[in-house]
Amino acid sequence: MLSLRPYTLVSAPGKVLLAGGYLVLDPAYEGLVISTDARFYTYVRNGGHSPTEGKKKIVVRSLQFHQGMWKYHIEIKHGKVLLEHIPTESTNKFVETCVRFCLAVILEIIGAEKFLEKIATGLDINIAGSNDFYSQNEQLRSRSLPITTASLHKIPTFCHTGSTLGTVHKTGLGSSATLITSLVAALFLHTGAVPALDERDDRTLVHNLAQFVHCFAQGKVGSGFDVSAAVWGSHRYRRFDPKVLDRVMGDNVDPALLLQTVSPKNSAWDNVITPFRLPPRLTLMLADIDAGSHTPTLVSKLLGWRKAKPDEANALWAELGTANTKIEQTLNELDSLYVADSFEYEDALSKCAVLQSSETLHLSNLHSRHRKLFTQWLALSTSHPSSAPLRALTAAASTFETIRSLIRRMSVLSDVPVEPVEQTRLLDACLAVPGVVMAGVPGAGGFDAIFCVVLSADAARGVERVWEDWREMSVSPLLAREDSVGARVERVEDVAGLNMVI
Ligand SMILES: Nc1ncnc2c1ncn2[C@@H]1O[C@H](COP(=O)(O)OP(=O)(O)O)[C@@H](O)[C@H]1O
Ligand SMILES: C[C@@](O)(CCOP(=O)(O)OP(=O)(O)O)CC(=O)O
Repeated sequence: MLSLRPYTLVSAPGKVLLAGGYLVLDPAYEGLVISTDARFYTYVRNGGHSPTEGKKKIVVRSLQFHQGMWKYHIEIKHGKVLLEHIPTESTNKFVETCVRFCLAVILEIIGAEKFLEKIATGLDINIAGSNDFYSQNEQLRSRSLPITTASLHKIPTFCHTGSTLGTVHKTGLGSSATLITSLVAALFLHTGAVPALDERDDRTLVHNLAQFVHCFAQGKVGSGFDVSAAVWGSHRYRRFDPKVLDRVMGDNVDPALLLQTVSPKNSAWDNVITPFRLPPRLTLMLADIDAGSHTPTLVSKLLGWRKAKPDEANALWAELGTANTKIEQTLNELDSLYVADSFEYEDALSKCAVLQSSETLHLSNLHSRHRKLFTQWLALSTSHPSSAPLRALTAAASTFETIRSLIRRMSVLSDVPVEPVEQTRLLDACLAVPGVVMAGVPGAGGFDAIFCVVLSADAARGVERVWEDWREMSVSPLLAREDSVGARVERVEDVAGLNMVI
């Protein structure tokens, strides 16, 4: 007899690339990616549709958007899943690609008889993303609320965006990667193609297929750190060799070959996931910058420069790679110091939380002679030579400043605004707030976003005040914090507000 789950709900987190932008495109280097509590939710239940000529219906809804409904007929013909788009007001390439390839692989895994049982009455799917994935500025304006975190707490979770997917303003947390990851996992679980997400192999299968679908729908292969974070949560990421996907990058790919390619047993997947999370009490804060940058343009210009000036670029890559490794090691050391002596750790953090980590001296031009002196933390650390947490915290702050100065050098040499001067001014103002460990541009940088890592609620409030008062660019806070857990199965009643959008 059929044992169908009443529903399946899977969430996947958004991402912030803390260190390793551009370098992570090259498998010789790594990136440090943090996952967030801003998550995408995919809810799948059996439909109540009566089949027409053996065709089953799949209906996908995104109730936060105008024109957010897509319908498909599916049937099995000659042992293969045929998916036919039923016209609605809009198309959704990412959803359609994902459903098509997922069902093809699921059929290969569970066989036709079980497949037909599982989709006997069709499938109803709902997709919902946390508010942070999309700019809420219009929503706040319509309620005459200022652009502050306090206002963001006043609007409903899973707010309607007031726009279509084509016109919505995204904040850069990686909506398509999280959408695809949660959709792949939810379809696999609902149909029983994987029993749960607890086993590494099952999760790896979801990861590999999500990477494929994401590359296919985007029409390009990025480093894949976003999908990787959506599946595995916060970690140090070394990319996979894109060649692994070459043989399946076609519309008419044979499902058996696709399954073989995305199988966890396929050793051609050489990506490396090393666990990482921010140490206790270090809190990630994010803001969206209204100006925005087009990541593919930044990437192609920067890689163009690397190709044209390999010696110059490779020397910088090596230096940045070393600094990126050092920041990870220092943060890991802090994590271990907490485990070894949480009292000493808390004491050191409380002392640093009321002091500035750095002070900026503007000697002349920001790029050429920008200096940081780690006066207050350094003085504290020097006067407490036996405090390992103080030393590590000071090292974390100074290492991140080294990373930033190398990124600014990258910007000047390549003429790509990875940390443009406008962002430098804003980041320095954030760092002037007591208790801020680091401030930077995530991922590809540009005018898209900034992040800060702070030590206390007071420091967070101080940073928020800088953002509120900033006039040079519009800085919109996000509510997201780190949630180091990757894709997970959820219960509807545990996700506040979700029942309004499913
Ligand atoms: N809430 C959603 N519901 C359905 N599809 C979505 C949703 N959010 C994003 N998408 C899909 O992802 C696409 C955006 O992908 P992309 O431009 O790569 O953005 P991002 O950088 O946020 O991943 C949309 O066009 C749509 O196909
Ligand atoms: C340049 C990169 O290494 C990092 C880009 O990181 P972002 O977080 O800026 O990405 P988008 O969501 O695509 O805007 C490209 C990559 O690794 O794919």
